[in-house]
Amino acid sequence: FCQSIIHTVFPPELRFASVKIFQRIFHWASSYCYYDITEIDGVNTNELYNAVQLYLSSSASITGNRLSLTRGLNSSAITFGLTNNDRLIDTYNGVQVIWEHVVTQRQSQSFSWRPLPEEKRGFTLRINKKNKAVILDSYLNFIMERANEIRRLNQDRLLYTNSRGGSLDARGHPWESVPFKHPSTFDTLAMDPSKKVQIMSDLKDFADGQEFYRRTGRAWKRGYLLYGPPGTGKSSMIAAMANHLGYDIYDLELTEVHTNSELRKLLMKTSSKSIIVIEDIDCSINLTNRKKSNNSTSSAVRSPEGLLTTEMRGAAGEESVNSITLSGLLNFTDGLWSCCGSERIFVFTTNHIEKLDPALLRSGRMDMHIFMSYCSFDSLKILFKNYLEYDEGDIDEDLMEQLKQVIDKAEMTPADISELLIKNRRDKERAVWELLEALRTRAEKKEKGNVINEEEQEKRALETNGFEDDEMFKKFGKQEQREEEFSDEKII
Ligand SMILES: Nc1ncnc2c1ncn2[C@@H]1O[C@H](COP(=O)(O)OP(=O)(O)OP(=O)(O)O)[C@@H](O)[C@H]1O
Ligand SMILES: [Mg+2]
Repeated sequence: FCQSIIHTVFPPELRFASVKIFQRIFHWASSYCYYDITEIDGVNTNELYNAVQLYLSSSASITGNRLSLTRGLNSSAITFGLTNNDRLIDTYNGVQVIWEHVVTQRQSQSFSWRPLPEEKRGFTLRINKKNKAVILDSYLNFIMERANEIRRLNQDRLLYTNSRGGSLDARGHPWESVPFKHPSTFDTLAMDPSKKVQIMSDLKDFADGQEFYRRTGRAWKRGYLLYGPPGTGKSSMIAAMANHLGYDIYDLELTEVHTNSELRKLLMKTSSKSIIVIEDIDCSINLTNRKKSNNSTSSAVRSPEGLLTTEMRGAAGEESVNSITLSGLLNFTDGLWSCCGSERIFVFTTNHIEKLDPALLRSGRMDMHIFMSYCSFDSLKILFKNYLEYDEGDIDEDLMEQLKQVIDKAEMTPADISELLIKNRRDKERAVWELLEALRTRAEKKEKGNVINEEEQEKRALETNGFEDDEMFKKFGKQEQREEEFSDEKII
């Protein structure tokens, strides 16, 4: 109204100045002050916007009259939110504040480094001037804390992936996310119970250790290396960790990342209370190149820059060389940048720990090395409970004894045993008997394989007059045995 009066009364050259003066008078006379919290702050996503949205979605469900309801793809929860340009009253410490969700169309851009969303979204907080000091600091901190809590309590964890490489989406995120629904828990995980207790208490110490990490001057992060043959539960363990702690997972696909700085950017965009995973780390990085560069570099540990180069074969079969270096990866896990957030867990998995560089394995980077072994007798009992709902004592003692005798010799993975049990889960007795049969056959094959290997080694030793390195024979024998194992697994 005032603006239209100004337009008619004042000549064009005075209009701008008069609008400014009127605005000042209005703000001075008004008993309220206003704060805008925009979704995108310059080029980055505004964390406070997300927190306010989450916080209001919990109170909006109770008090709002007109709400927008959303349910994400695959999500189990319905989220309440303010509709466009709608308001909500919130009370904090007896003080009333008003939130408004403001959505406006963005003017079309002639040129931009990256596309921005078509809508400009933001929240406006209106508070009484006299409550300004009381409310601002503590209320906004309270909102941030509440939002974190809601996120943690919310059963839907998020699984992030960097399938676009390091490039950003319209909202400035390099990560894409989906709800994380893996049902694996420490209860369902088949492994040595004492190891399980050790890992769980380590995780608990970590999660409760804010004061400890602050006092000792250590970054609040921890690294776990999970290693062992395929199908022994490494990925299941990561899911169990995330479910146990209520953390999100960032699954980092190293082959999609091209440079160290891209890697750093990805790290900067991860949130606190999260698990950053690199699966099959030995496969993500070409270790053969390391040897080449090794020759040209005097010390591997002192000057690791350029030691590792990741090679990626393009769809056309061309080779494009990625420039992620071991140094980049080491800094990712333990450099200054790794501390840009807090309460973060790094988990690397591999089938071949011997292929990894010792610098990567040292404490501070990988604090705990967890060997995921073939199925043991204790693990088998957990699988029986999971798949057949058998408790201890439900299976005949004699049968259990026979299983116990053969399980370690058979070297079968929990994944293989699970498959057998799933197949026969409607006929539980048959499931156990078939498993015993399979374990026996497998143990026999292993034993035979070992005898053949030993005979072969002796024969070769005679042929080479014992000059050849014993280790070479062991390796050779083992390799053949591995190949046999794989072909065997396919048959099962
Ligand atoms: N220790 C285990 N406890 C319970 N289930 C397991 C375990 N190990 C394997 N499984 C079952 O086998 C399947 C494959 O396991 P998982 O993907 O965790 O193996 P992995 O060690 O990550 O294998 P890879 O090295 O090939 O990635 C899972 O779906 C899970 O059901
Ligand atoms: Mg896996």
